[in-house]
Amino acid sequence: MAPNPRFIKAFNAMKSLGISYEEVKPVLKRLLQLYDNNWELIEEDNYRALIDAYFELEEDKQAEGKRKAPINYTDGVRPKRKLHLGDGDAQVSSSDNSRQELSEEKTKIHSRTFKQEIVKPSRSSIGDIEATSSSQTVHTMLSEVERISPLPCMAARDGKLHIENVSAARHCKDLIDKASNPHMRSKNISSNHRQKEFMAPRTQKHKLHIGPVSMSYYGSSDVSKGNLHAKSLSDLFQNVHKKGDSSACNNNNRTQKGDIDIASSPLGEVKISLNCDAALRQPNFHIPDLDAVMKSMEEKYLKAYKIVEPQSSMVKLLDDLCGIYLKLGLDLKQKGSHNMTCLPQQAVTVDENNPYHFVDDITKGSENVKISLLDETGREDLPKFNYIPYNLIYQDANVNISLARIADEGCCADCAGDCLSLPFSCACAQETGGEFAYTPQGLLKEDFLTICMSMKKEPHDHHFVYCQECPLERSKNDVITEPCKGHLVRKFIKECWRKCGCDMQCGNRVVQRGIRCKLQVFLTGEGKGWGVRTLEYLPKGCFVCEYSGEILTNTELYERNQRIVQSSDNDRHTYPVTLDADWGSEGVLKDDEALCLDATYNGNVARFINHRCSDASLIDIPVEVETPDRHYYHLALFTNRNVNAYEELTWDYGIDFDDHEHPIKAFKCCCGSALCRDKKQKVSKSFKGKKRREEK
Ligand SMILES: C[S@@+](CC[C@H](N)C(=O)[O-])C[C@H]1O[C@@H](n2cnc3c(N)ncnc32)[C@H](O)[C@@H]1O
Repeated sequence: MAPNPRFIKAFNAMKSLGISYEEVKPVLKRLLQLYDNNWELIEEDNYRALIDAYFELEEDKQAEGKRKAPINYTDGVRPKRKLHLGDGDAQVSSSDNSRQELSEEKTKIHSRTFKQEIVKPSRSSIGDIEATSSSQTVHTMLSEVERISPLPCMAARDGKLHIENVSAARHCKDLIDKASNPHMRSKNISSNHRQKEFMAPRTQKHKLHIGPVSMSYYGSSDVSKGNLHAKSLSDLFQNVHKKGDSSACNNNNRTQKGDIDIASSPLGEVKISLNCDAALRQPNFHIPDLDAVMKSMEEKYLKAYKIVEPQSSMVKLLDDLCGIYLKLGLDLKQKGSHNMTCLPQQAVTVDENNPYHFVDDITKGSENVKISLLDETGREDLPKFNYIPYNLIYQDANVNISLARIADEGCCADCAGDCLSLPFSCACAQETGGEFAYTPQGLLKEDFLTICMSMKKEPHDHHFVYCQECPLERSKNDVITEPCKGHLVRKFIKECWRKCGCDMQCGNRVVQRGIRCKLQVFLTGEGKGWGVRTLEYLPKGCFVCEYSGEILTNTELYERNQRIVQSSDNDRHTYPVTLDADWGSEGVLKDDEALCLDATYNGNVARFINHRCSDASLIDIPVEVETPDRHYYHLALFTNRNVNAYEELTWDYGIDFDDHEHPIKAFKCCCGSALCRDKKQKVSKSFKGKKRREEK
């Protein structure tokens, strides 16, 4: 008889974790018995139950050398139909299904395992934990996060929740034990065992489950052991993230799978996220405020364990966990827990022999997410500028933001909650033809993006207007003002704002909620200076950041540029953007109404985004938020295709490389695109190529 393909699949899955057929067979048989041959329960979550059971067995063997079975099912007698709920146990209804039973079974098994591990509480952060106490401390810490995070109502009603998955917790415990006891690590952990640990999670995701909530931590099984500095950091990152990178454009740090990232190593290689299983959770579950979760944890955990270090926080603790995971995964020596994780704001050099510059967060905490900076050469001077997350008026710009200017028809005062969930589009969608520009997932709609991209690629196929008296020409102060060269009439997104009745999480408020994806400023090494890359996969239409800077009048910009040209510091500056997307709709613009954004001295991460001719990965789109008056608007950058983790993000500045009169002297373009418009570069490249061929 042909073998059951489900057996084969299970064995193959376990084999890929380095666990042999002989080892798996008895465990699988036992589980099948226990689950009444319900394969679905075994196959669920990539054979989680089987993996857990197997590791249970291993642990039991190691711990006591006595117990022979992974799960002592008391002679096949099934556990009672009651969940152990800790304080105020509650009876589970007899109609509970097999999932409930499984949960019950696991609960029992795991609470037993963890009770064995309980030792006296420890005192300090992970790096300081003694080998004996670490498992309890870390385990308690992790489970507490999960306990609080599901929901206050659940905690109140159901009492304590119990850990379902032990293998991840043990994995974590091992890491911490090893971190705090190098001797034990070198003595006890064979390379074979270690390989299992780091190879086992092919998905590179380790999970700790409590009730419906799971905590995952991701790591890099692809990072070959050895010295972090011996490899190019970017190679390393690329390797880590190309495989199995499932994270996507974050919304509230949420991955596409709905996990919420709560901590990560500084560069995002390892991260911890929380997920509440929709199938298991209570119907009235809502995602709690993460800050409140952390605060609760700090109060409960840090106080309970008498951790008095002023800097201690839950986030730091979890970040440390990621850092340690990464370090041990890379086989780096433990030099105290601070090198990788608790980086100060200023640049730090990690290794004297191969220094590199790393800044943990260039935003100084002003954005939703940290934005790091990395110079692998350690030779580049750090950029000097002031980080501002929002546009600020430099001096003369006339930006009039007032509620009175927003007409009743220009907002959706009668809406509530999320405008995107309404059966009809509200007033704010009028601008985009009665349809919102965003999808419920927070991405730009395909149709809208396609039109914007076509305008960018072939502007002359679209509508241009010519000013009677162009502010750009006027600001040059020439004796004769040149005629207007024309301005493309661009598509706008209009977001809901303060006068609207919807809430901040409304799907028509994307740009105003700020940066959500993980970005890094890095030294490109291609003659372009610093650039920006994403540390995670970004789907097409994802909001990345807006171009923030000082709001200047064109006259102010012109004067500023004259000063820059006269100074020696004119070789690499940011590229100001003219806010001319709606210049044609009015008569003659006054000086203080013809505005632009300049991020040279004050700006956000967008000031580091380099130019790429024609096939850049980002597109800039004008966004109306606070004022219907389109002299001033936001310029938001969205992905115009899927972008892989560690790809540089680029944007077509729209430079005319032949315009020698432009106030900003165009740089020699090194974008590398086959569609590069800089003819000088093309000529010099083909000249060099020819010379090389001749020399040969
Ligand atoms: C907005 S900034 C980008 C960040 C800049 N690379 C830096 O190091 O600060 C624009 C400047 O970067 C450089 N740059 C941007 N794109 C470039 C490209 N494709 N080729 C060469 N230089 C580029 C130019 O010096 C330009 O003035």
